[in-house]
Formats: sequence, C-alpha cells, structure tokens
Amino acid sequence: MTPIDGRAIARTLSDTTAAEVAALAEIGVRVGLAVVLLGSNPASEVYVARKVAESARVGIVSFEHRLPAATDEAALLALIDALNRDPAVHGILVQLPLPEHVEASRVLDTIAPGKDVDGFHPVNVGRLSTGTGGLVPCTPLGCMLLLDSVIEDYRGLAAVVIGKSNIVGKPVAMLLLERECTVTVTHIATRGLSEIVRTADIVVAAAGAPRLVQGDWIKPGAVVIDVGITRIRAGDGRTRLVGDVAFEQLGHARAATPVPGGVGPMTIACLLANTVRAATLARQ
Ligand SMILES: Nc1nc2c(c(=O)[nH]1)N[C@@H](CN(C=O)c1ccc(C(=O)N[C@@H](CCC(=O)O)C(=O)O)cc1)CN2
Repeated sequence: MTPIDGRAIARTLSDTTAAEVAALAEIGVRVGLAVVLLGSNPASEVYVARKVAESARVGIVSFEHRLPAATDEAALLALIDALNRDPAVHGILVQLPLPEHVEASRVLDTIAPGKDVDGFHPVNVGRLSTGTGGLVPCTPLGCMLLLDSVIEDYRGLAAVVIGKSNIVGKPVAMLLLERECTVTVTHIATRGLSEIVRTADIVVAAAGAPRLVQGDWIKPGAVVIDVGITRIRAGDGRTRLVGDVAFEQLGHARAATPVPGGVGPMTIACLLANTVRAATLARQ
C-alpha cells in the first residue's frame, strides 16, 4: 500500500498558489482573505492561526476578525455585509463550528457567493451539483487532489462515501459523480455498511467515527481517503489524532491517506487556492 502524503501535496499546491498570488500582484491585485472567528474554541483557534500563517507564506493579505463568543448574530451579519462590500477582500471565511446562539446557515448564506471561499453558500452548492463551476468546499476539493495523485481514469469506478455532511460527504459525492464514478453515499445508520464498502474501488470515510472502517472492509487494490480527525485520549494519558479508518490494517489497499498528514493539510492549501480563484473570477 502506498501512503498518500497530504503534507507534500499540500505544499506543492501552496507553492503554485504563491506563484499565482505573485502574478496577480504584478498587475496590481493584492489578494485578500478575511478570517472570522467567534469565541475561543481551542481547535478553531489553531486552525485560524494556521490559515493566517499560511496566507502570509503565500503572500495573501489576511484580515482577522476575532469576536467574543457572545457576539450576536446581527453583529456578525453586519460584519459579513461590510466584508462583502470591501474590494480589498476577495475571500471570506467564517470558522466553524459557530456558537449555538448563532444560526450557521443564516451566516453562510450572507457571504457573497463570489467571496465564499469555503464553498458553503447555496449558490456554490447548486453550482457543484449541476457541474457549472463555482467555488468548491476545501476538504472535498483536497480529497479529489489526493485521489488525482494515484488515479488517472475514474470512469466507472465504484466509489463509496461514508458520511452525509454538507461540508464533506455530499460535496465529495458530487465531485466523484462528476468524474463518472458510480457513487454510493452511506452513513452511520446505513444497514450492511461493511458489505457496501467492500464493493468500492474508492472509499472516502467522513463519518467522524474513530476506526469505524476495518481492514477487512476494504477490497484489495482500493484507494482509501480518510477524512476523519478525532482527538482521543491514549492509554498513557496523552492525546492523539485518529481517523475513521484502521490505517495499519490497509496493507492490501492500493493507496491510503494517514491521519494526521493526509486530508487535513489539504483543507488549508485548498482554501488559499480558492481565494486566488475568487480574486481571479472577480476580475472577469
Ligand atoms: N469554515 C470552516 N470551518 C471548518 C473547516 C472548513 O473547511 N471551513 N474544516 C474543519 C477544520 N479545519 C479547517 O478549518 C481543519 C482541520 C484539520 C486540519 C489539519 O491540517 N489537520 C492535521 C492535524 C492537525 C492537528 O495536529 O491538530 C492533519 O490532519 O494532518 C486543517 C484544517 C472544521 N471547521
């Protein structure tokens, strides 16, 4: 089995993004990304800090908006409205999850579709499902770039997606369908899940269920993408990250992503690539 190195592929993508940012700067466009964080969820703090640091590394200007957890929805919507109208901002990202008193769908629906670098706005969701362009959510886009590193011809391959979230499961299913895979979307309540997964040439596990997928669920020669990232407490009292797949049992697979170091790093690299794409589309 070949491990798919998400860190290396993300680095290559970010290098390409940096070159595109530099080319836009040559013609007077300074690519800008607004990053909005409500509250102090420790994981969100880490991801936002990495998004800001990676933006700087590729030359994207970031505008950080850190708001108290108690910020009311109206104030957040007013900020997004201002960012929608700000010509220096090409992409807007609202870090999820949001505190419970804020209706996430209302917030995401307020972001201008052309600046929606997370690809969560209904217009971009609709464009993805009709194959008519738009900005594609970062983690699903990252999954496809990882698959592209090992698969040339997708036509007719059986793909099984585990997980039906709006952020990963549904969009990745659309992207696989676009490549003419035969796609089955399953989830934690699917009956006979292991038998269905055993039919797959491509498995995308995005259920958020640590080590759900065992080695004997995987057909020999299949490619496995593990989107799950759960922090668990190990026997020694320390914490570690585990995926949805028992990676060490995948000797008979063709290729698979580890956790950490697989899909995760692609999410931020794709965010930066989407921001450049938004800046480019805004000029057309
Ligand atoms: N607005 C958004 N919110 C959230 C998204 C998103 O795409 N848009 N995704 C996740 C969190 N996320 C980015 O925001 C993210 C998750 C994981 C990683 C990553 O690189 N993981 C590493 C391990 C990192 C660690 O050590 O903790 C890996 O898998 O190797 C990057 C970004 C939810 N919110």
